[in-house]
Amino acid sequence: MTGPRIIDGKAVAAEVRAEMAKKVAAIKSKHGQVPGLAVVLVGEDPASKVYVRNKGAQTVEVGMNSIEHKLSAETSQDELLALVDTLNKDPQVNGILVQLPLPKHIDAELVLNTIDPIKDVDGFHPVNVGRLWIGERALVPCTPTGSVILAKSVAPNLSGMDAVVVGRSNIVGKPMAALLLRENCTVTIAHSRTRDIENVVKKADLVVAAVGIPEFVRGDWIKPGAIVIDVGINRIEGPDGKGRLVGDVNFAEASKVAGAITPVPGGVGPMTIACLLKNTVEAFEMQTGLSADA
Ligand SMILES: NC(=O)C1=CN([C@@H]2O[C@H](COP(=O)(O)OP(=O)(O)OC[C@H]3O[C@@H](n4cnc5c(N)ncnc54)[C@H](OP(=O)(O)O)[C@@H]3O)[C@@H](O)[C@H]2O)C=CC1
Ligand SMILES: Nc1nc(=O)c2c([nH]1)NC[C@@H]1CN(c3ccc(C(=O)N[C@@H](CCC(=O)O)C(=O)O)cc3)C=[N+]21
Ligand SMILES: [Mg+2]
Repeated sequence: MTGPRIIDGKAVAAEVRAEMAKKVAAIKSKHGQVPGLAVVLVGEDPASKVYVRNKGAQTVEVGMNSIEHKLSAETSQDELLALVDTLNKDPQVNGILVQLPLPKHIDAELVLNTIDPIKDVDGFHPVNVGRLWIGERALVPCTPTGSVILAKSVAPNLSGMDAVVVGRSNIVGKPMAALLLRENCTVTIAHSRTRDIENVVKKADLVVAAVGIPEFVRGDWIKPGAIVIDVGINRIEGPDGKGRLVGDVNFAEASKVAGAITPVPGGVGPMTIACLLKNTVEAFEMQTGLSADA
């Protein structure tokens, strides 16, 4: 018997970035402009700092402008809203990402709703959420977009599959369900109130885990041969006392049963950043009417 296919998110993400680098170069030579991405970080969350650093480095690597705003944890809501407003008006800024979570004294929903939808490269603004669900051109959340690309890298046609998304957050679970519906899957969304969740998951040809609990999905919940996309990023302490990253799926167990599975790290995470760059190029094209081809 052959083992499961380990889906290499790092490699697929590198392909997406290479494609973006080509597009950005073409835009630059044709139009003399490059897309710009602004990332706003409030506070000192160490994990957020790592992501923001990675985003900035990869933005520059594909030839785009990276604008980083690092604000103290004491920044007021009004100051943050004023910054978003400035970025909304800045023609050099095509994409705006405000890193979550925000400090408790700031109303995250209000901040996200203040980002101009055409610059909302996270796809979190209600206008983009609505457009996604009704099938209009939208900026679509990066993690679900990356997850679909990874699933299609092993099964190009997802049509008719039973898909189960575990988790119903606005940033992962719900947009994931919308994208899988668009791929013609039969979609079930499971969450903390779902009864008999293991048997719900067991029916799935495609499982997406976005729960936030380390190794929550067990091997015996997986239908043999299923595709498993693990969105979870959990830092836990290993037996050696060192920090280690695990997903929301028990990889050791599930990889014995699945047909294909994403690892953590090296699965969905790198795709999230690659899709952010893709959205920034798309936002630039929508805002300027310019493109790589014309
Ligand atoms: N790879 C990447 O790029 C990204 C990774 N992540 C990771 O993905 C994971 C999910 O993130 P996010 O969506 O923001 O998390 P949230 O905490 O916002 O949502 C978690 C969801 O899981 C559900 N849930 C919690 N406990 C259970 C349970 N016991 N049984 C079934 N469902 C449960 C919750 O249900 P209910 O609604 O009922 O409370 C909720 O819908 C995290 O590990 C996060 O770090 C997130 C973003 C990007
Ligand atoms: N407005 C906003 N948009 C986001 O998209 C957003 C956010 N806020 N807040 C936090 C989450 C989390 N997130 C990740 C991005 C990259 C990796 C990533 O690159 N992971 C690598 C390595 C991670 C590591 O080594 O620490 C991997 O899984 O291989 C992970 C997680 C984006 N998020
Ligand atoms: Mg959350």
